[in-house]
Amino acid sequence: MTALPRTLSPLPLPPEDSRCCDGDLKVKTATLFRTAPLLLDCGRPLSDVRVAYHTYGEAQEEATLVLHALTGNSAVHEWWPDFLGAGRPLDPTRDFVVCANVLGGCAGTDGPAQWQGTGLGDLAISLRDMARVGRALLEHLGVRRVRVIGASMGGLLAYAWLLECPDLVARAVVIGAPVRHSPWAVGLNSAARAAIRAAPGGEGLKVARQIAMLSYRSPESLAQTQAGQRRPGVHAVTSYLEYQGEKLLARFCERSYVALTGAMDNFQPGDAELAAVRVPVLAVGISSDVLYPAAEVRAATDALPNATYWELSSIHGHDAFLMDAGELPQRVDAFLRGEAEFGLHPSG
Ligand SMILES: CC(=O)SCCNC(=O)CCNC(=O)[C@H](O)C(C)(C)COP(=O)(O)OP(=O)(O)OC[C@H]1O[C@@H](n2cnc3c(N)ncnc32)[C@H](O)[C@@H]1OP(=O)(O)O
Ligand SMILES: N[C@@H](CCO)C(=O)O
Repeated sequence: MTALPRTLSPLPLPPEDSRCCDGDLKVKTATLFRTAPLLLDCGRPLSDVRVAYHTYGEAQEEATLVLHALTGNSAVHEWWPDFLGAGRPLDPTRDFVVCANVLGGCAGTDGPAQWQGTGLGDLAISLRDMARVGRALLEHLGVRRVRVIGASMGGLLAYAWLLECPDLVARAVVIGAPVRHSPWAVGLNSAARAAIRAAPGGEGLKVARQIAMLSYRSPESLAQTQAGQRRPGVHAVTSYLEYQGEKLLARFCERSYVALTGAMDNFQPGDAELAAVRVPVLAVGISSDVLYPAAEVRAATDALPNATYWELSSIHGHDAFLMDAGELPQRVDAFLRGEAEFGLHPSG
């Protein structure tokens, strides 16, 4: 695959060993809800919830909370190096940065793999449940106020935080996510879950990832990166999708996939709840996103009283926030710092 173009180098790269400065990049765990259970939106109680998380920087009462995407994890230093490090929006020399694997995930926090055989079965969880777990983690860490930043599922989760814990959130950055899951996005997830149900044990998850990958790229991106063949007689994009399916199967759990996509699909806040959110929000659309089209992301400025919009221009689709971030780190940094002028897109 050809290297992705970076139209703008975000910031001068600091020396490798200063990118994360607490010197401890190991995952930590906490067991929460020991004395009183978490009451899930589905009505079931959940006790002794184990949560895996990373922190970067010195502990402070004010933190930046990073909310990861569907198949992400708490190791921000592994998947968002453009955003984490000295001089970047998540700067451990200045900020206390926290990221936890979500409830229902499979990267250290309790999820369907732990609930199997316990009588809890395949619990239905919601994004608001995830926010409640996050609140308990912040209490555990002594954090009283957060700036939240999330992309994709993490962006939907940021909206859930604004609805569930508005008292804790000072400002929020939502990248490549709408205020509620659209029929189009629910449809894609429904097809993915149908594949898992039709072929449990691995093959279905691979097909689910192939479907999802098409929504994370764009026609122009695939034309640029996947034209022709890598193996004789096989379209490059076909082997690319097959490989991406294999890669996900090696690191993800099909039950978590079902649980988390269900939580995304059921996130359907009403207009009145959204209109009551007073916290400043930066909503970032991605020009070529076919999963959550930029216009849908921009609709946050109509739904919320204090939202601002900026658009990342990239041909690489939804995953551009990971692969082709361009100026996004600087824009996010300015917004998180509360700078009045953070350089709005002309359409913003
Ligand atoms: C805010 C958040 O929470 S984000 C959470 C972060 N998410 C994650 O960390 C998990 C999700 N990760 C991802 O989605 C991906 O890793 C991304 C988006 C970051 C990048 O995707 P990648 O798979 O690394 O890149 P890309 O799509 O360019 O594919 C490259 C791989 O496909 C292979 N490939 C490329 N073309 C082909 C082809 N035609 N046939 C077969 N293989 C191919 C490459 O050799 C490369 O293989 P490698 O991964 O073994 O090096
Ligand atoms: N590609 C990222 C974002 C998808 O929402 C992931 O797999 O988590």
